[in-house]
Amino acid sequence: MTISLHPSINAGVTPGSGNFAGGTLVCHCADRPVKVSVTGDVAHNHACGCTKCWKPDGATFSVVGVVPRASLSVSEQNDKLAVVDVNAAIQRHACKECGVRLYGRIENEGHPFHGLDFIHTELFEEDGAAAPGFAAFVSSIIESGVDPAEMEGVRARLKELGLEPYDCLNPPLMDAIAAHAYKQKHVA
Ligand SMILES: N[C@@H](CCC(=O)N[C@@H](CSCO)C(=O)NCC(=O)O)C(=O)O
Ligand SMILES: [Zn+2]
Ligand SMILES: [Zn+2]
Repeated sequence: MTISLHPSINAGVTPGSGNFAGGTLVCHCADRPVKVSVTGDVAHNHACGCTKCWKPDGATFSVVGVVPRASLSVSEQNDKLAVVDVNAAIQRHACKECGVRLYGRIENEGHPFHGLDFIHTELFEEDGAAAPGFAAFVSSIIESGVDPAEMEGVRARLKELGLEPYDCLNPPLMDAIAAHAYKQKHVA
């Protein structure tokens, strides 16, 4: 299997420290990089194969997790950020110069994940953030041009890495979405 999944997992998944207290996400600009401060560990970190999540050059998957939106603030160069797609559920704030997406925010209060911001842990200056624990939207990598014939190898490698592959989110997150939908329909 020659496909690069993501540079941070290609050679194996590095476990988190278990007590990561947060840190600074930094874009790829050599000059005046955008910096985003996060005051706690990431949750539900995962490899995501969807076409919407930001991936470093050559990677097939992004690595993305969530933090409470109250724990995230832009500390430097906020003026360099712009929303990639204002119509997307997750509004991804990207550096206009290097293209790195620093965080994705959900503004729709009715969305099941409202209140959480999506971040890419590889952008932390510090080591120790919780490691990815599963792979989501795996079939979606075909939408980015991966040959369907490669999928067996991709799924096998993800399993070998301990990242159970799903073609949507993992069961706990799918259950949370369904419970949210039930409440919206049945709870006054
Ligand atoms: N096949 C599509 C799937 C895109 C998709 O639904 N992505 C999810 C997960 S992103 C983080 O795990 C999602 O919630 N998207 C909402 C959004 O991006 O605004 C594709 O690949 O494009
Ligand atoms: Zn940048
Ligand atoms: Zn995604």
